[in-house]
Amino acid sequence: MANITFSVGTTDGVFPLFFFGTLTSPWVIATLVGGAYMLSSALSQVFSHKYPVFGVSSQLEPIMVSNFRFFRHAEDILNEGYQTCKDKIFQFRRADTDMLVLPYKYVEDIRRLPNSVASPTVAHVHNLMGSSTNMHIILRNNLHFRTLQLKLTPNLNSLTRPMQEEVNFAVEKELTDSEGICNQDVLWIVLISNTFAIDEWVTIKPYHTILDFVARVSARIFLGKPLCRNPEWLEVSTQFTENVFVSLVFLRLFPMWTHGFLNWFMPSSYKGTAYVKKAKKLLVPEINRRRSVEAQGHVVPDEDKHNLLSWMMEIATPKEGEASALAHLEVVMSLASIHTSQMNAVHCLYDLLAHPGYLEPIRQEIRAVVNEAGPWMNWSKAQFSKLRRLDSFMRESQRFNPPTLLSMHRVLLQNTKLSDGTVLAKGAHISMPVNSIQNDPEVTPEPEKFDGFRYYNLRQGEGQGHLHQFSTTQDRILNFGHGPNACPGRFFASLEIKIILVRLLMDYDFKFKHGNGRPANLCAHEFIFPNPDAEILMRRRPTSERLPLY
Ligand code: HEM
Repeated sequence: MANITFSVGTTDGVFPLFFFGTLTSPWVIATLVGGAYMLSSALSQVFSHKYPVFGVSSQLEPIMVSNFRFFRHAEDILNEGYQTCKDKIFQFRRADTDMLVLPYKYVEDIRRLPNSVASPTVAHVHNLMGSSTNMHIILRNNLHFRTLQLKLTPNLNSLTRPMQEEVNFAVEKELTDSEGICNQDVLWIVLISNTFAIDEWVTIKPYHTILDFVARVSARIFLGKPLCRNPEWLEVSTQFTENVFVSLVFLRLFPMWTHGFLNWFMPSSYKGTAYVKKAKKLLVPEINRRRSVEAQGHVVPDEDKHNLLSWMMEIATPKEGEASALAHLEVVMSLASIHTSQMNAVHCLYDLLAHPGYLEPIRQEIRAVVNEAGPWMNWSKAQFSKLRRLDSFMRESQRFNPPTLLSMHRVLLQNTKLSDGTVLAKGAHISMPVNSIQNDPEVTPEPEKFDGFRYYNLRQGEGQGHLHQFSTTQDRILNFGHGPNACPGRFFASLEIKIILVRLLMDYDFKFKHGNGRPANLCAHEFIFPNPDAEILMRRRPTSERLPLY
């Protein structure tokens, strides 16, 4: 290999400045680059140490190492920081930012800050690597947020029936034929009998089965019929998110400046972009069709009016209403809604199997509503609100398995003074350690105990009936955030999960395979996922015990 010579020209010819003998050029370059990286990493650590740092072994540790430790051990690092600092701010190092983690005494401060001072959207885009994952569109405006708050949530009552219809359709489609069921014996039974096959125990992967249910129900509400049953849309709405998370989990391992380059080599990045294009190809003609029906003064069918897409079209300003931007937003909404709700429902199912004593009281509660209100398809949103035990179980399951260990992310757009005089610098990325807070014995007594009816019992207290619900945010229960920026889809999520679980729990029995216990969750960075490959057994219940539908 060639020796390296740095030289300057002189009147005498070439004058060698350095001669590295046997050193080869790649080694020298690597050493220089590595040295510069270590030095800048160490300097940035020294200068950014205003708050105690957790998850680093020494001040001089390269960021990449601390970052990888957070990727593997986020929960331990955040718990250690929270328990050590409790009432004070601490930080941890990620390759993309030094994240400040605030104690819950600041929740009120944060919820009151206007978005022009502390932006949740900038923080979400940063956290989800928006420019590499097509999520940056939400920076353009808040149409997605407004549509959920002003249209979807107030209309939940009229959306209940379409959601139930879609669950019925999913049961027919997914659980009474071979699709979605990973057992060859079932396929065989279906082929010979063409009838309900799962009166015997069959194997399912709940992650996939429930993902399919949630995607179908969400699509019905996001797009209306018949587009909601379009297989291409169902693929886009589920696979876009999966690819975003693959990109995100991978990119987060490396410094920001490498992302543009790494993007070129990540199939998940190409796929994510391809799904956005596919969504535009499907939805732009539909948006134009709906606009032209209206422009021509034709009667718009209800199905075309009462869905998220039409509501977005209705309330968008002319600048916001460009068809391809609306299509892109629909994909982003799918990311915000489908996997979050699906994961919650899967965790509930696993927790019910792990704590089977809760199942019968929950079924009793469902039967009581049937006795009072009649068959399932007579139910409105109010009937689902009566399922207080199920609601409590969902909240406890979420406490044990939050989708993320951090919430209330904000990026500060200016220096910000908190109520006790603490000043946070412009540009800081702040968040709340939601999991550590809700597992603090001062917040949740005996936090290590899974008490499925914990919140049900709390709601029995005087004046507490409307509190402690799955969708209620509180200053120390932050899985949906808290305040004006709290998740605008949480009421929809609560109803959707209940509708799916009621039908599944009444019509099917479930059990772990071969005496297996609850499948362990998968953790990457601050995210927690149910194991996507875990299998359980499922069997249809006798007709007399199933939910009367009509
Ligand atoms: C169990 C399910 C869900 C969980 C745990 C969840 C959690 C969250 C959290 C923690 C936030 C951030 C709040 C903050 O910044 O303080 C958020 C924001 C949001 N969520 Fe949800 N969510 C869920 C379901 C949904 C659903 C079903 C939808 C849509 C129908 C939705 C749409 C959104 C949107 C649009 C935002 C705001 C993004 C922005 O600020 O631009 N979420 N959600």
